[in-house]
Amino acid sequence: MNLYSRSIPSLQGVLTVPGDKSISHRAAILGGLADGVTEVDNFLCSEDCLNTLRAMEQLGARVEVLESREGCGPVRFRITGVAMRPHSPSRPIDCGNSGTGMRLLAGMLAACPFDSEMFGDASLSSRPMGRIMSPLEQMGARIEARGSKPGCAPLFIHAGHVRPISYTLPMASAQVKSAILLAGMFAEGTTTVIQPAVTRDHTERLFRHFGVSCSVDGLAVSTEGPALPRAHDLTVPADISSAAFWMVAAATRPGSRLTLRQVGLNETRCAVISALRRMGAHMDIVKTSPEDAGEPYGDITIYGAGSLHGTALLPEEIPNLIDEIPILAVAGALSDGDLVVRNARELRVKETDRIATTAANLRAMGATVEEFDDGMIVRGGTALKGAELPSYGDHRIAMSFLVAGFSASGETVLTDAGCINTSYPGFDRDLSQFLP
Ligand SMILES: O=C(O)C1=C[C@@H](OP(=O)(O)O)[C@@H](O)[C@H](O)C1
Ligand SMILES: C=C(OP(=O)(O)O)C(=O)O
Repeated sequence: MNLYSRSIPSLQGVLTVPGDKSISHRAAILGGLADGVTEVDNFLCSEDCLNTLRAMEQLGARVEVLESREGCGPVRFRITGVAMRPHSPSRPIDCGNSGTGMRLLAGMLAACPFDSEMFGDASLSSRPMGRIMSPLEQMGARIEARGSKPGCAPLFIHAGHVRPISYTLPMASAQVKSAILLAGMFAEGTTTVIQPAVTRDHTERLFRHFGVSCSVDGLAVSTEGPALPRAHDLTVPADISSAAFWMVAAATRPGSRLTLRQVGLNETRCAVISALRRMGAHMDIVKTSPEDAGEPYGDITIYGAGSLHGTALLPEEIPNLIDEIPILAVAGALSDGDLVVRNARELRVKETDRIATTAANLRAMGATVEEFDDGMIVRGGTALKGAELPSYGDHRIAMSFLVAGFSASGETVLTDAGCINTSYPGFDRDLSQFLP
Protein backbone atom coordinates (compact mmCIF):
# COMPACT_ATOMS: atom_id res chain seq x y z
CA MET A 1 0.00 0.00 0.00
CA ASN A 2 1.27 3.48 -0.89
CA LEU A 3 0.31 6.63 1.02
CA TYR A 4 0.73 10.17 -0.25
CA SER A 5 1.20 13.56 1.30
CA ARG A 6 1.92 17.05 0.07
CA SER A 7 2.46 20.57 1.31
CA ILE A 8 -0.40 21.95 3.42
CA PRO A 9 -0.81 25.43 4.92
CA SER A 10 -1.62 24.44 8.53
CA LEU A 11 -3.32 21.85 10.74
CA GLN A 12 -6.47 22.79 12.62
CA GLY A 13 -8.78 20.76 14.80
CA VAL A 14 -8.94 18.08 17.46
CA LEU A 15 -7.56 14.58 17.14
CA THR A 16 -7.58 11.51 19.38
CA VAL A 17 -4.82 9.09 18.47
CA PRO A 18 -5.16 5.38 19.39
CA GLY A 19 -4.22 3.81 22.71
CA ASP A 20 -0.67 3.43 23.99
CA LYS A 21 1.19 0.47 22.53
CA SER A 22 3.47 -0.20 25.51
CA ILE A 23 0.60 -0.11 28.00
CA SER A 24 -1.65 -2.27 25.78
CA HIS A 25 0.96 -5.05 25.56
CA ARG A 26 1.35 -5.01 29.33
CA ALA A 27 -2.41 -4.89 29.96
CA ALA A 28 -2.85 -7.98 27.77
CA ILE A 29 -0.10 -9.87 29.62
CA LEU A 30 -1.06 -8.87 33.16
CA GLY A 31 -4.81 -9.17 32.50
CA GLY A 32 -4.13 -12.61 31.02
CA LEU A 33 -2.08 -13.70 34.02
CA ALA A 34 -4.40 -12.20 36.64
CA ASP A 35 -6.87 -13.88 38.89
CA GLY A 36 -10.28 -12.70 37.69
CA VAL A 37 -11.77 -10.59 34.93
CA THR A 38 -10.16 -7.39 33.65
CA GLU A 39 -11.84 -4.99 31.25
CA VAL A 40 -9.38 -2.98 29.18
CA ASP A 41 -10.72 0.09 27.41
CA ASN A 42 -9.01 1.95 24.55
CA PHE A 43 -6.70 -1.02 23.96
CA LEU A 44 -4.52 -0.39 20.91
CA CYS A 45 -6.00 -2.64 18.23
CA SER A 46 -2.78 -2.64 16.21
CA GLU A 47 -1.14 -5.79 14.86
CA ASP A 48 1.57 -5.77 17.55
CA CYS A 49 -0.81 -5.64 20.49
CA LEU A 50 -3.38 -8.00 18.98
CA ASN A 51 -0.59 -10.56 18.59
CA THR A 52 0.19 -10.28 22.29
CA LEU A 53 -3.48 -10.64 23.16
CA ARG A 54 -3.73 -13.75 20.93
CA ALA A 55 -0.63 -15.16 22.62
CA MET A 56 -2.35 -14.80 26.01
CA GLU A 57 -5.38 -16.58 24.54
CA GLN A 58 -3.13 -19.43 23.40
CA LEU A 59 -1.88 -19.59 26.99
CA GLY A 60 -5.41 -20.04 28.34
CA ALA A 61 -6.74 -16.52 28.92
CA ARG A 62 -10.30 -15.88 27.69
CA VAL A 63 -10.60 -12.78 25.54
CA GLU A 64 -13.94 -11.25 24.54
CA VAL A 65 -14.44 -8.13 22.43
CA LEU A 66 -16.80 -5.71 24.17
CA GLU A 67 -16.61 -2.83 21.69
CA SER A 68 -15.18 -2.09 18.26
CA ARG A 69 -14.52 1.36 16.83
CA GLU A 70 -15.30 2.17 13.22
CA GLY A 71 -12.27 2.28 10.98
CA CYS A 72 -10.08 0.94 13.75
CA GLY A 73 -11.27 -2.39 15.19
CA PRO A 74 -11.78 -3.85 18.66
CA VAL A 75 -10.84 -1.43 21.45
CA ARG A 76 -12.56 -2.78 24.57
CA PHE A 77 -11.83 -6.27 25.78
CA ARG A 78 -12.79 -8.48 28.68
CA ILE A 79 -9.88 -10.70 29.66
CA THR A 80 -10.36 -13.61 32.02
CA GLY A 81 -6.94 -14.42 33.42
CA VAL A 82 -5.30 -17.74 34.20
CA ALA A 83 -4.35 -16.87 37.81
CA MET A 84 -0.63 -17.32 37.07
CA ARG A 85 -1.13 -20.79 35.61
CA PRO A 86 -0.69 -20.35 31.85
CA HIS A 87 -1.56 -23.38 29.72
CA SER A 88 0.87 -25.02 27.39
CA PRO A 89 0.32 -23.50 23.91
CA SER A 90 -0.59 -26.00 21.19
CA ARG A 91 1.43 -24.16 18.52
CA PRO A 92 4.28 -21.63 18.25
CA ILE A 93 3.39 -18.07 19.27
CA ASP A 94 3.49 -15.45 16.51
CA CYS A 95 4.83 -12.10 17.74
CA GLY A 96 4.68 -10.48 14.29
CA ASN A 97 6.79 -7.34 14.18
CA SER A 98 6.88 -6.69 17.91
CA GLY A 99 10.05 -6.56 19.98
CA THR A 100 7.99 -5.65 23.04
CA GLY A 101 5.64 -8.61 22.59
CA MET A 102 8.40 -11.16 22.11
CA ARG A 103 10.68 -9.92 24.89
CA LEU A 104 7.97 -9.49 27.51
CA LEU A 105 6.30 -12.81 26.71
CA ALA A 106 9.71 -14.51 26.88
CA GLY A 107 10.08 -13.33 30.49
CA MET A 108 6.81 -14.97 31.41
CA LEU A 109 7.32 -18.16 29.35
CA ALA A 110 10.81 -18.69 30.79
CA ALA A 111 9.13 -19.40 34.12
CA CYS A 112 6.44 -21.77 32.81
CA PRO A 113 6.48 -25.55 33.31
CA PHE A 114 6.12 -26.32 29.58
CA ASP A 115 8.13 -25.83 26.39
CA SER A 116 7.14 -22.99 24.10
CA GLU A 117 8.26 -21.41 20.86
CA MET A 118 7.96 -17.84 19.59
CA PHE A 119 8.60 -16.46 16.14
CA GLY A 120 8.22 -13.19 14.31
CA ASP A 121 8.53 -11.53 10.90
CA ALA A 122 11.81 -10.91 9.08
CA SER A 123 12.50 -7.68 10.97
CA LEU A 124 11.85 -9.21 14.41
CA SER A 125 13.93 -12.27 13.44
CA SER A 126 16.95 -10.04 13.04
CA ARG A 127 16.66 -8.17 16.36
CA PRO A 128 18.86 -9.11 19.34
CA MET A 129 17.30 -11.49 21.85
CA GLY A 130 20.55 -12.21 23.77
CA ARG A 131 19.72 -9.16 25.91
CA ILE A 132 16.77 -11.02 27.49
CA MET A 133 18.22 -14.53 27.20
CA SER A 134 21.22 -13.69 29.33
CA PRO A 135 19.37 -12.44 32.46
CA LEU A 136 16.61 -15.04 32.08
CA GLU A 137 19.26 -17.79 31.87
CA GLN A 138 20.84 -16.38 35.03
CA MET A 139 17.42 -16.90 36.61
CA GLY A 140 17.56 -20.57 35.60
CA ALA A 141 15.68 -20.47 32.28
CA ARG A 142 16.80 -22.40 29.22
CA ILE A 143 16.27 -20.53 25.97
CA GLU A 144 17.54 -21.35 22.50
CA ALA A 145 17.70 -18.74 19.77
CA ARG A 146 17.14 -20.78 16.62
CA GLY A 147 17.24 -18.00 14.06
CA SER A 148 19.56 -17.89 11.07
CA LYS A 149 21.20 -14.86 12.71
CA PRO A 150 22.95 -15.67 16.02
CA GLY A 151 20.99 -14.65 19.11
CA CYS A 152 17.81 -14.07 17.10
CA ALA A 153 14.28 -15.52 16.94
CA PRO A 154 12.64 -18.00 16.63
CA LEU A 155 13.09 -18.61 20.34
CA PHE A 156 12.62 -22.02 21.88
CA ILE A 157 11.97 -21.82 25.60
CA HIS A 158 12.36 -25.00 27.62
CA ALA A 159 10.03 -25.78 30.51
CA GLY A 160 11.64 -24.08 33.47
CA HIS A 161 11.66 -22.83 36.96
CA VAL A 162 13.18 -19.44 37.76
CA ARG A 163 14.90 -18.02 40.80
CA PRO A 164 15.21 -14.32 41.64
CA ILE A 165 18.24 -12.27 40.63
CA SER A 166 19.62 -8.80 40.96
CA TYR A 167 20.56 -7.69 37.46
CA THR A 168 22.25 -4.56 36.17
CA LEU A 169 20.98 -3.76 32.69
CA PRO A 170 23.77 -3.19 30.17
CA MET A 171 21.46 -0.93 28.14
CA ALA A 172 18.54 1.37 28.99
CA SER A 173 15.76 -0.97 27.88
CA ALA A 174 12.26 -1.12 29.34
CA GLN A 175 11.67 -4.34 27.42
CA VAL A 176 14.56 -6.13 29.11
CA LYS A 177 13.61 -4.68 32.50
CA SER A 178 10.04 -5.85 32.01
CA ALA A 179 11.01 -9.36 30.85
CA ILE A 180 13.01 -9.84 34.07
CA LEU A 181 10.26 -8.41 36.29
CA LEU A 182 7.65 -10.65 34.64
CA ALA A 183 9.85 -13.70 35.24
CA GLY A 184 10.39 -12.38 38.78
CA MET A 185 6.64 -12.65 39.42
CA PHE A 186 7.07 -16.44 39.23
CA ALA A 187 10.28 -16.63 41.29
CA GLU A 188 10.38 -17.02 45.04
CA GLY A 189 12.02 -13.95 46.58
CA THR A 190 13.13 -10.50 45.44
CA THR A 191 14.04 -9.82 41.83
CA THR A 192 15.80 -6.51 41.25
CA VAL A 193 16.66 -4.74 38.00
CA ILE A 194 19.10 -1.83 38.04
CA GLN A 195 18.78 0.51 35.07
CA PRO A 196 21.56 2.72 33.68
CA ALA A 197 18.94 5.47 33.14
CA VAL A 198 15.22 5.88 33.73
CA THR A 199 13.22 3.93 31.15
CA ARG A 200 9.45 3.84 30.65
CA ASP A 201 7.85 2.58 33.85
CA HIS A 202 4.53 1.16 32.59
CA THR A 203 5.29 -2.32 33.92
CA GLU A 204 5.94 -0.93 37.39
CA ARG A 205 2.69 1.07 37.31
CA LEU A 206 0.65 -1.88 36.06
CA PHE A 207 2.20 -4.19 38.67
CA ARG A 208 0.86 -1.84 41.36
CA HIS A 209 -2.49 -1.56 39.57
CA PHE A 210 -2.81 -5.35 39.68
CA GLY A 211 -1.64 -5.53 43.32
CA VAL A 212 1.79 -6.97 42.49
CA SER A 213 4.63 -5.71 44.69
CA CYS A 214 6.91 -3.22 43.02
CA SER A 215 9.36 -0.91 44.75
CA VAL A 216 11.57 1.68 43.15
CA ASP A 217 14.77 2.97 44.72
CA GLY A 218 16.48 5.39 42.38
CA LEU A 219 17.27 3.35 39.28
CA ALA A 220 16.58 -0.01 40.97
CA VAL A 221 13.20 -1.69 40.55
CA SER A 222 12.23 -4.73 42.62
CA THR A 223 9.38 -7.16 42.78
CA GLU A 224 8.60 -9.88 45.25
CA GLY A 225 7.50 -13.29 44.03
CA PRO A 226 5.60 -15.45 43.77
CA ALA A 227 2.88 -12.98 42.86
CA LEU A 228 -0.79 -13.32 42.09
CA PRO A 229 -2.02 -10.28 40.13
CA ARG A 230 -5.60 -9.38 40.94
CA ALA A 231 -7.79 -8.45 37.94
CA HIS A 232 -8.42 -4.70 37.75
CA ASP A 233 -10.08 -2.73 34.93
CA LEU A 234 -8.12 -0.05 33.16
CA THR A 235 -8.35 2.54 30.40
CA VAL A 236 -5.32 3.00 28.17
CA PRO A 237 -4.43 6.65 27.40
CA ALA A 238 -3.64 7.75 23.84
CA ASP A 239 -0.09 6.96 22.75
CA ILE A 240 2.30 9.91 23.02
CA SER A 241 4.54 8.20 20.45
CA SER A 242 1.67 8.38 17.93
CA ALA A 243 0.70 11.89 19.04
CA ALA A 244 4.30 12.99 18.38
CA PHE A 245 3.75 12.83 14.60
CA TRP A 246 0.97 15.42 14.86
CA MET A 247 2.90 17.53 17.39
CA VAL A 248 5.70 17.91 14.86
CA ALA A 249 3.25 18.35 11.99
CA ALA A 250 1.48 21.24 13.76
CA ALA A 251 4.66 22.79 15.17
CA THR A 252 6.23 22.97 11.72
CA ARG A 253 3.21 24.45 9.86
CA PRO A 254 2.76 28.14 10.82
CA GLY A 255 -0.78 29.07 11.85
CA SER A 256 -1.61 25.53 13.05
CA ARG A 257 -3.69 24.93 16.15
CA LEU A 258 -4.18 21.26 16.87
CA THR A 259 -5.43 19.64 20.07
CA LEU A 260 -4.51 16.03 20.81
CA ARG A 261 -6.84 14.51 23.36
CA GLN A 262 -6.21 12.25 26.36
CA VAL A 263 -2.54 11.74 25.56
CA GLY A 264 -0.47 9.72 28.04
CA LEU A 265 1.73 12.12 30.04
CA ASN A 266 3.81 9.60 31.97
CA GLU A 267 7.01 11.53 32.63
CA THR A 268 9.17 8.61 31.50
CA ARG A 269 7.64 9.08 28.03
CA CYS A 270 7.38 12.87 27.74
CA ALA A 271 10.87 13.89 26.65
CA VAL A 272 9.55 14.61 23.15
CA ILE A 273 7.61 17.51 24.66
CA SER A 274 10.71 18.99 26.34
CA ALA A 275 12.78 18.54 23.18
CA LEU A 276 10.17 20.23 20.98
CA ARG A 277 9.79 23.08 23.48
CA ARG A 278 13.56 23.63 23.42
CA MET A 279 13.27 23.81 19.63
CA GLY A 280 10.78 26.65 20.10
CA ALA A 281 7.47 24.76 19.71
CA HIS A 282 4.50 26.31 21.48
CA MET A 283 2.28 23.90 23.40
CA ASP A 284 -0.37 24.09 26.09
CA ILE A 285 -0.89 21.00 28.20
CA VAL A 286 -3.94 20.47 30.36
CA LYS A 287 -3.78 17.43 32.58
CA THR A 288 -7.23 15.86 32.65
CA SER A 289 -6.54 12.60 34.51
CA PRO A 290 -7.61 12.22 38.14
CA GLU A 291 -4.79 12.50 40.70
CA ASP A 292 -4.84 8.77 41.42
CA ALA A 293 -4.76 7.64 37.76
CA GLY A 294 -2.20 4.88 37.29
CA GLU A 295 -1.06 6.66 34.13
CA PRO A 296 -1.50 10.44 33.86
CA TYR A 297 -3.00 11.86 30.66
CA GLY A 298 -4.22 15.16 29.28
CA ASP A 299 -4.88 17.34 26.25
CA ILE A 300 -2.01 18.87 24.31
CA THR A 301 -2.60 21.86 22.04
CA ILE A 302 0.21 22.67 19.61
CA TYR A 303 0.53 25.96 17.77
CA GLY A 304 2.54 26.43 14.61
CA ALA A 305 4.56 29.60 14.98
CA GLY A 306 7.56 30.61 12.89
CA SER A 307 10.53 28.34 12.49
CA LEU A 308 11.81 25.74 14.96
CA HIS A 309 15.42 25.92 16.14
CA GLY A 310 18.09 23.29 16.57
CA THR A 311 18.81 21.47 19.82
CA ALA A 312 20.86 18.60 21.19
CA LEU A 313 18.93 15.71 22.73
CA LEU A 314 20.22 15.13 26.26
CA PRO A 315 21.70 11.70 27.08
CA GLU A 316 19.15 11.10 29.84
CA GLU A 317 16.30 12.04 27.48
CA ILE A 318 17.14 9.38 24.90
CA PRO A 319 15.33 6.39 26.51
CA ASN A 320 12.31 8.63 27.12
CA LEU A 321 11.93 9.65 23.46
CA ILE A 322 13.64 6.79 21.67
CA ASP A 323 10.70 5.99 19.36
CA GLU A 324 10.17 9.68 18.56
CA ILE A 325 13.66 10.25 17.16
CA PRO A 326 12.71 9.70 13.49
CA ILE A 327 9.96 12.35 13.69
CA LEU A 328 12.22 14.65 15.75
CA ALA A 329 14.81 14.27 12.98
CA VAL A 330 12.17 15.52 10.53
CA ALA A 331 11.56 18.49 12.87
CA GLY A 332 15.35 19.07 12.88
CA ALA A 333 15.48 19.14 9.09
CA LEU A 334 12.67 21.72 9.09
CA SER A 335 14.36 23.88 11.74
CA ASP A 336 16.82 26.71 11.22
CA GLY A 337 19.55 24.90 13.19
CA ASP A 338 21.00 21.45 13.84
CA LEU A 339 19.36 18.57 15.69
CA VAL A 340 22.08 16.62 17.45
CA VAL A 341 21.28 13.01 18.41
CA ARG A 342 24.02 11.05 20.22
CA ASN A 343 23.98 8.17 22.77
CA ALA A 344 21.19 6.57 20.74
CA ARG A 345 22.89 3.40 19.46
CA GLU A 346 19.69 1.51 20.39
CA LEU A 347 18.10 3.05 17.28
CA ARG A 348 20.18 0.62 15.22
CA VAL A 349 18.26 -2.40 16.60
CA LYS A 350 14.66 -1.28 16.22
CA GLU A 351 12.28 -2.43 13.45
CA THR A 352 14.99 -1.07 11.15
CA ASP A 353 18.32 0.58 11.77
CA ARG A 354 16.57 3.89 12.37
CA ILE A 355 19.74 5.97 12.11
CA ALA A 356 20.33 4.62 8.60
CA THR A 357 16.70 4.66 7.44
CA THR A 358 15.96 8.14 8.83
CA ALA A 359 19.14 9.54 7.29
CA ALA A 360 18.48 7.89 3.91
CA ASN A 361 14.96 9.31 3.61
CA LEU A 362 15.97 12.77 4.85
CA ARG A 363 18.76 12.87 2.26
CA ALA A 364 16.33 11.76 -0.45
CA MET A 365 14.26 14.85 0.44
CA GLY A 366 17.32 17.10 0.15
CA ALA A 367 18.42 17.40 3.80
CA THR A 368 21.97 17.03 5.02
CA VAL A 369 22.59 14.40 7.70
CA GLU A 370 25.83 13.35 9.33
CA GLU A 371 25.68 9.81 10.71
CA PHE A 372 27.50 8.40 13.73
CA ASP A 373 27.55 4.99 15.29
CA ASP A 374 25.31 6.25 18.06
CA GLY A 375 23.30 8.95 16.35
CA MET A 376 23.23 11.69 13.75
CA ILE A 377 23.31 15.42 13.21
CA VAL A 378 20.42 16.64 11.08
CA ARG A 379 21.14 20.01 9.50
CA GLY A 380 18.18 22.33 9.15
CA GLY A 381 17.80 25.28 6.86
CA THR A 382 17.34 23.48 3.52
CA ALA A 383 13.91 23.34 1.88
CA LEU A 384 12.67 19.74 1.63
CA LYS A 385 11.48 18.38 -1.68
CA GLY A 386 8.85 15.68 -2.10
CA ALA A 387 10.12 12.24 -3.10
CA GLU A 388 9.12 8.62 -3.44
CA LEU A 389 10.40 7.04 -0.23
CA PRO A 390 10.46 3.49 1.11
CA SER A 391 9.09 2.79 4.58
CA TYR A 392 11.67 -0.01 4.92
CA GLY A 393 8.76 -1.86 6.59
CA ASP A 394 9.12 0.43 9.63
CA HIS A 395 5.93 2.10 10.86
CA ARG A 396 7.69 5.04 12.50
CA ILE A 397 9.71 5.78 9.37
CA ALA A 398 6.54 5.67 7.23
CA MET A 399 4.61 8.10 9.45
CA SER A 400 7.58 10.44 9.98
CA PHE A 401 8.08 10.97 6.26
CA LEU A 402 4.39 11.41 5.48
CA VAL A 403 4.53 14.29 7.99
CA ALA A 404 7.71 15.59 6.33
CA GLY A 405 5.66 15.71 3.11
CA PHE A 406 3.45 18.44 4.68
CA SER A 407 6.43 20.79 4.47
CA ALA A 408 7.98 19.61 1.19
CA SER A 409 7.52 20.82 -2.36
CA GLY A 410 5.55 18.52 -4.68
CA GLU A 411 4.25 15.12 -3.71
CA THR A 412 5.69 12.64 -1.22
CA VAL A 413 4.90 8.96 -1.73
CA LEU A 414 5.49 6.41 0.98
CA THR A 415 5.68 2.94 -0.49
CA ASP A 416 4.91 -0.15 1.59
CA ALA A 417 3.02 1.91 4.16
CA GLY A 418 0.93 -1.04 5.43
CA CYS A 419 3.46 -1.41 8.27
CA ILE A 420 1.78 1.60 9.93
CA ASN A 421 -0.83 -0.82 11.31
CA THR A 422 1.87 -2.07 13.66
CA SER A 423 1.20 0.88 15.95
CA TYR A 424 -1.35 3.28 14.46
CA PRO A 425 -4.43 1.80 12.77
CA GLY A 426 -6.38 4.68 11.24
CA PHE A 427 -3.33 6.85 10.54
CA ASP A 428 -4.29 7.04 6.85
CA ARG A 429 -7.73 8.42 7.80
CA ASP A 430 -6.20 10.99 10.18
CA LEU A 431 -3.66 11.95 7.49
CA SER A 432 -6.28 12.41 4.80
CA GLN A 433 -8.28 14.83 6.94
CA PHE A 434 -5.39 17.32 6.72
CA LEU A 435 -4.71 16.88 3.00
CA PRO A 436 -6.45 19.03 0.36
O1 LIG B 1 8.90 -1.48 26.75
C1 LIG B 1 8.32 -1.01 25.76
O2 LIG B 1 7.09 -1.06 25.62
C2 LIG B 1 9.15 -0.39 24.70
C3 LIG B 1 10.45 -0.05 24.98
C4 LIG B 1 11.36 0.52 23.97
O3 LIG B 1 12.25 -0.49 23.55
P1 LIG B 1 13.58 -0.91 24.37
O4 LIG B 1 13.18 -1.45 25.67
O5 LIG B 1 14.25 -1.92 23.51
O6 LIG B 1 14.36 0.37 24.51
C5 LIG B 1 10.62 1.09 22.78
O7 LIG B 1 11.52 1.35 21.74
C6 LIG B 1 9.53 0.17 22.31
O8 LIG B 1 8.80 0.76 21.24
C7 LIG B 1 8.53 -0.12 23.40
C1 LIG C 1 10.64 -0.10 18.63
C2 LIG C 1 9.33 -0.22 18.59
O1 LIG C 1 8.59 -1.32 18.97
P1 LIG C 1 9.04 -2.80 19.32
O2 LIG C 1 10.42 -2.77 19.93
O3 LIG C 1 8.00 -3.31 20.25
O4 LIG C 1 9.02 -3.58 18.02
C3 LIG C 1 8.49 0.94 18.17
O5 LIG C 1 7.25 0.84 18.28
O6 LIG C 1 9.00 1.98 17.70
